[in-house]
Amino acid sequence: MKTIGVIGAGTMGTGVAHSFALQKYNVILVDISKEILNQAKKNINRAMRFYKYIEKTEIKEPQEVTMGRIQFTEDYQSLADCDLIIENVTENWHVKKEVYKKIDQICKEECIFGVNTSAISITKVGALTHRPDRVIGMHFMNPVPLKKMVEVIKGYHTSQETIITIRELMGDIDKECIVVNDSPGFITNRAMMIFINEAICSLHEQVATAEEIDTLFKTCFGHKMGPLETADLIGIDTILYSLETLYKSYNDPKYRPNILLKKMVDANLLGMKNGKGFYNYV
Ligand SMILES: NC(=O)c1ccc[n+]([C@@H]2O[C@H](COP(=O)([O-])OP(=O)(O)OC[C@H]3O[C@@H](n4cnc5c(N)ncnc54)[C@H](O)[C@@H]3O)[C@@H](O)[C@H]2O)c1
Repeated sequence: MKTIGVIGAGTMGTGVAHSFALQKYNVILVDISKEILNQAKKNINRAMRFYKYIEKTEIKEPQEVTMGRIQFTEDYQSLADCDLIIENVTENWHVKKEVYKKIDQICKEECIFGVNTSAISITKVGALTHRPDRVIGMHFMNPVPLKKMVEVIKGYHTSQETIITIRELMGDIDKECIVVNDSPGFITNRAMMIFINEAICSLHEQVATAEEIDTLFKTCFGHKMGPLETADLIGIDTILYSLETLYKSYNDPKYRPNILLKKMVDANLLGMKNGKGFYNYV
């Protein structure tokens, strides 16, 4: 594989593009507007400087060379010759659905579609395409350049050949993967979304402050980040959409999103990505 198409240039798409470019892959990064793509370019540049500074990733070439491997575009047609597409658009079924219908027409037959989602069924995404055997879940962790593990999800029709290709590719960009069967939220988010939601319920009921809740998780359980800090890192909107998907998928009230979460999304308090969530970042 030489050229990877990455759709969605938000929190995850920029991290995925960054990780592949570091390992000398050409990347075509697609989003819906020039403004978003310009911001994405700034974010990747800043992240490269920062990760180099904290020496978590080894950068063996001038940054402009790495950046030069990423093409920023609004044009889906430029994905036609890609061998793999990793889709990272908003966690919304209607948005994702339109993207898959489009790329299924544009991309060559052998192209694999990697679905980066928090909770949506990979089998359901595969059913939108004429290539369900080449549709696979690639649940990257945030921040992508720093997190080694990728939760890879086998949809009902995902072929063994696709799994082997993705395993090899992940090894090539210095990532490890664990392959799990398809189930909404997979392993990680099926459990994590519940404890984040319960932490938000506790905050909403004024059982404790955000700082106290997070400190308890860090000191008692050894978590690097508390649930509310994690929610801010992921994006408050992504947490809400994931819980809504889990709630619908399992028909189980244990996934019902807390009202405070909805209110925060209505108030555009989305966490780190726009400067304010449970904490302030400006
Ligand atoms: N944030 C996390 O920690 C995290 C972790 C793992 C997986 N995910 C999943 O990854 C996906 C992306 O999440 P994110 O946090 O990067 O979201 P985000 O909101 O930061 O970015 C989403 C991007 O998709 C773009 N987009 C929307 N519609 C599009 C379209 N039709 N074509 C091209 N681009 C489009 C938006 O403009 C935006 O830039 C979601 O499905 C999410 O559940 C997120």
